[in-house]
Amino acid sequence: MFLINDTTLRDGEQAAYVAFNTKEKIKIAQKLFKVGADELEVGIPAMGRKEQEDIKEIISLNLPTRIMSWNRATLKDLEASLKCNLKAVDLSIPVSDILIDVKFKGDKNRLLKQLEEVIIQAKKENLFVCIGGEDSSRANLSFLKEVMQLGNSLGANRFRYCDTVGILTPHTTYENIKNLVDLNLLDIEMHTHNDFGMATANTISGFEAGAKSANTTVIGLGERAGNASFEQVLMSLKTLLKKDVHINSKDLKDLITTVSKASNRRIDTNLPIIGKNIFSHESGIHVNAMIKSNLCYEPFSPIDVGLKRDYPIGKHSGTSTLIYHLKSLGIEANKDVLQKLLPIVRQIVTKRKKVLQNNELRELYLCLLDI
Ligand SMILES: CC(=O)SCCNC(=O)CCNC(=O)[C@H](O)C(C)(C)COP(=O)(O)OP(=O)(O)OC[C@H]1O[C@@H](n2cnc3c(N)ncnc32)[C@H](O)[C@@H]1OP(=O)(O)O
Ligand SMILES: O=C(O)CCC(=O)C(=O)O
Repeated sequence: MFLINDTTLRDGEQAAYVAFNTKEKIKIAQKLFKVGADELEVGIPAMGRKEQEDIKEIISLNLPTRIMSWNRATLKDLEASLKCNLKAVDLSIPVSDILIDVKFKGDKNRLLKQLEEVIIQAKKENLFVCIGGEDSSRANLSFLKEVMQLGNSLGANRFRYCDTVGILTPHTTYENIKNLVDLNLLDIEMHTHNDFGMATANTISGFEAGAKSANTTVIGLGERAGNASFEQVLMSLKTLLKKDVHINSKDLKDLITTVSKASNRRIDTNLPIIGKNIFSHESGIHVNAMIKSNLCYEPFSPIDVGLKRDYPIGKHSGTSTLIYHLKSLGIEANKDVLQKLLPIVRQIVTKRKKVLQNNELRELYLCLLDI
C-alpha cells in the first residue's frame, strides 16, 4: 500500500508569494480528499492563532483521513498542535551536519535529547508521530540510523526522508531508501524537492525501494522549485506502478483549478498530467499513427484526466492531419493538392505563429483545387 500524504496546505503554501485564506484551505482539503489523498498535512500550529483556527476548521470537516501538522521538534510547537486537537504530528529535526551546525551549533546530543523529549510527550498524548528528517539527503547514513533507532525505541510511527534541497537522482534515491528500509526500524515517507526537476521521479524511486508514503503538493507547489506533484505521483502510481488508484477526472480538474487560483499560479500548457496541450498532436508522423491507434503516442488516455485530444494544423503537420480535418468538414481531399498545400500551411503558421483553423484550411484547399 502506497499512501499519499499531501502537503499542499503546508509545504505548498510555503512557496514564495503564496498565501491561502481559510475558505481556500477548506476547499483544497475537501477536494484533495475527494481526488484520493490518503492523508493531509494542513499547516504549522506554531505560526499562531489564525493558523490554529484554520487547522481546527479543517479538522471539523471530519474527513475520514489522517490530518497532520508540521512542527519543529520542540515542546512549544507540540503544545500548539495539541491545542488544535490534532491526532498526528510531524516532528521535524535537522539531520545533516550543515543544518545541525546552524540550528544546533553542531550539538547532536542536544538534538537527540530534544527529539526524545518531544516524542515521549507526543506519544503520551497518543499521537501518530512522524519524525521529519530535514535534509536527510545530505545526512550521514549512520546518523539517520541513530535517529530512526531512537524513534523506533520511543514508539514513533514513521520517518520522513527529506531531500530538502532536491539534490537526489532516482538512482541515489533508490540506494538511500533501500538502505533505510533494510534497517527495518520505521516506515519511510518520501519528501522530495524539484530543484533539478526530479521530485516526482525521486518519489517514485523511493516507493520502488520500499517507502510506504510520500508527501506531494498539487501542481508541485512548494519551496523554491516546489515538491513532487500530487497529480504526477497519483497518475504514476496508477499507470506506471499499476496500483489500484481511482481518479475521478472531473474532481482532479476541480482541484487543480482551485489550487491554481488560490496560489495565483497559471498551469503551463505542457505541464505533465494536466497541461491543456499535452494531448495535442501536431507532428504528421504521430498523427498518421494516432489515427490508426491511440496507443501509439499517448501513455494514458486524456479521458483519465479530463482533457481532450486534438490534431492542430501546424508547421509539422503532414497530409494525414489535413485529410482528418477536411473529412470532418465533408471534403474527401485530393492527395496531390494536399502535397502542394503543406508548404503553404508551414509558411503561414511560421509567419503568424498560430495554427490554422478548419475553415482556413478549407478555404486554402478549395483555392488550390481551383487552380
Ligand atoms: C524545510 C522546511 O520546510 S521547514 C518548515 C519551514 N516553514 C516555515 O518556516 C513557515 C512558518 N514559519 C513561521 O511562521 C515562523 O518561522 C515560526 C513561527 C515557525 C518561527 O518564527 P520565529 O520564532 O520568529 O523564528 P524564526 O523563523 O526567525 O527562526 C526559526 C527558529 O527555529 C529554529 N529551528 C528551525 N528548525 C528547527 C527544528 N527542526 N527544531 C528546533 N528548532 C528549529 C531555528 O534555529 C530558529 O531558532 P533561533 O531563533 O534560535 O535562531
Ligand atoms: O521535516 C519535515 O517534515 C519536512 C521538512 C521539509 O519541508 C523539507 O525538508 O523540505
